[in-house]
Amino acid sequence: MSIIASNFKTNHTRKSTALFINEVNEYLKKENILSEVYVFPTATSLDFFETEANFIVGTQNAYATASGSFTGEIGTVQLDEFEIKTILIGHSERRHILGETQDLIAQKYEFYKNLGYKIIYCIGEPLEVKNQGIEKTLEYIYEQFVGIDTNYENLILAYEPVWAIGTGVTATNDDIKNVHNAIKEKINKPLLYGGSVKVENVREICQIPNVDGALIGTASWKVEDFIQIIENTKDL
Ligand SMILES: O=C[C@H](O)COP(=O)(O)O
Repeated sequence: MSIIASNFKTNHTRKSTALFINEVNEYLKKENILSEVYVFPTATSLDFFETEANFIVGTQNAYATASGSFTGEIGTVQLDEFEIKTILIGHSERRHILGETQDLIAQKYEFYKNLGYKIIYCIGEPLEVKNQGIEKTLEYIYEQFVGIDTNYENLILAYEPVWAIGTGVTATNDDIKNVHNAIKEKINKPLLYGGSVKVENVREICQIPNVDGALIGTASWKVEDFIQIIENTKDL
């Protein structure tokens, strides 16, 4: 059974998010789809959405706090209002653009783990590391597990090579296979692939051994494409 997740990043409004979620929910209900489906809207579009049990709305980010003085951040008081219990942690845009360190990420992970959140934890190497070969790549990836309890029961991993994110350049099946096999050998958790997954290649990618689903940005933002992505993987 595939896990299919859409990360809206900084896209969609409250209104278009609600329409998107409603449409996906209707499709899942009508077609009796069993895949596990996630949507991560912007913080401003979070709300209480009544969805099918296999359709979960999560937050792209939150600070390791209930509330307090953390300008620009949200905490569990805001998430609880909408019964949100799922969070993305370690996304490469937060690491590389927003400057989140491994220490901060591990702190956040521990906080949300202790509250029982489902965590989609992202890892992945930049191009200059990939170019140094698989050993260096794995070394880099394993450093992103420092301070992370990989035995946590509500953990899903997402391997997202930085050079493949939003570039249109998907990792080759061999790249994906090699990294996924190596990670799975160490950590036996559901492992998604992310990085230029598209309607056309999602099925092939999800059929690679040790790929349990996909975390998708750009190609998931049109609701008809996201539904097609779920459709293309519903029997895997
Ligand atoms: O969270 C999603 C990933 O960053 C992938 O983004 P992308 O599908 O636009 O490459």
